[in-house]
Amino acid sequence: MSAQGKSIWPWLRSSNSQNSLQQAAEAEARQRSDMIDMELAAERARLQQESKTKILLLGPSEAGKTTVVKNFQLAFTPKSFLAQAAAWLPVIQLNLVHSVNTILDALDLVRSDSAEPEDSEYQSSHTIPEDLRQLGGRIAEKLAELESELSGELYSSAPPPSSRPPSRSDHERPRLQHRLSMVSVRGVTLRHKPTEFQSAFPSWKIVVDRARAILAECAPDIASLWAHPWVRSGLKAQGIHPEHQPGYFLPDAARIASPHYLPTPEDILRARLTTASAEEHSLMLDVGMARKEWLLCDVGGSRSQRGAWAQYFDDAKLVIFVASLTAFDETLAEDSAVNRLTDTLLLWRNICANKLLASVELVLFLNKLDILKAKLENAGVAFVHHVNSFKSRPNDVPTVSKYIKEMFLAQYRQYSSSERKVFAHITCAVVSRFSDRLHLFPDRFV
Ligand SMILES: Nc1nc2c(ncn2[C@@H]2O[C@H](COP(=O)(O)OP(=O)(O)OP(=O)(O)O)[C@@H](O)[C@H]2O)c(=O)[nH]1
Ligand SMILES: [Mg+2]
Repeated sequence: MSAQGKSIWPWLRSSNSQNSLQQAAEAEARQRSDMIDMELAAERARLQQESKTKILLLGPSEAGKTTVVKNFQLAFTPKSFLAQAAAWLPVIQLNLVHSVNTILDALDLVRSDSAEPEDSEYQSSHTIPEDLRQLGGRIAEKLAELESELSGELYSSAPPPSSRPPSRSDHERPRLQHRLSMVSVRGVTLRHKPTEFQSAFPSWKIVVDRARAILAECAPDIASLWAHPWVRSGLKAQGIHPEHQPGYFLPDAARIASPHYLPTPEDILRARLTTASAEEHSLMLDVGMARKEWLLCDVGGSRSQRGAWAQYFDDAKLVIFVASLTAFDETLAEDSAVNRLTDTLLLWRNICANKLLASVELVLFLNKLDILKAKLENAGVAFVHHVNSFKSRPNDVPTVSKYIKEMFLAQYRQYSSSERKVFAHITCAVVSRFSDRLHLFPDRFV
């Protein structure tokens, strides 16, 4: 400031110094206040972190991990869960079309009259009834195209469309098995998460409406196909049970094709969509007076995806390992030489033995109780034919499920990397409401 300025405006000088004092005081106050805010934010984050529980869902493909997550969402955040119902429509349409195409393939219903007799024992000794041949002729092409279109929309590397080779000899069996679990084919990646379908692909509505129209045309034939005694016995003779497969909507064709159909909660739980990469879901739980947050980390269970699991182990407090009670007479989609129960037990053993998870508590869901019941009681499957050590025990649901549970617990006792409890439960993820079942978890998590 100039000398002139000093003499002419002395009051200004003093006012300036007061101002700067005031400014300094204000700055200090602001700094203090910022500090307090930061401390409060840190405290809030700490408290939030403490009330946040990261839960990993592990287990082989198709065991029901994603279904368990959906079940939790339905129980704890029903509004947002149901708001996404329409997004599951193309998945359910694809599941249905896939089941129909699997039957057409398995029974060779689109074999032309001029085709050579089949070389497999089954096909050569069975003449296709004329009504079924005509039915196959009416729907096969349309549904093959539709399957390819829907899977092309949902998966970025889609499984091959429903191709129909002229014969179904024994060496083609693995291919058929593979088709049966098409939606968990190795290497398939989803184009979008279900919740993003609507916004992510502009053709969504066109595709869904087109699928609806084709299904409406085919629904009566689909119903006749599934009700046909020749089809039922033909599938049984080949050991194919679509009703035990994921994404089973065969009895629901007319309902799914209807113009105003919106998937119900039960449909969403039953819909099958492979988890292509790990997904995290936040769930707020109101338990008594407390509010807790669960971060559910759902991974893909196919062999090719398991190598990536370890990166999600950090900060995990709990593992929910989901295994299927019905794996004992199934083989892997990735390798038809490997029994699924053997594979699951090995995977469980590795998780129990894993040192990175030594401080993590374990919950084991032995899932698909309803299918176990259907296999043992309706399909007459003998557990001992697949697990010799079962010997002459009764082939009923309580005995078999208890035996399977014991097989898992034995692995845990022998291989667990630390002393900890394991909470093992028999579940049916498509019907149970897990909100009623929080007692399945160790106390400190709920
Ligand atoms: N009937 C029946 N079906 C079930 C049950 N649990 C799951 N499913 C069905 O089994 C299929 C596979 O379930 P998912 O939850 O997708 O399996 P996942 O373990 O997530 O499989 P990946 O994502 O491949 O690792 C779906 O169609 C489910 O509806 C059950 O308890 N009973
Ligand atoms: Mg999944």
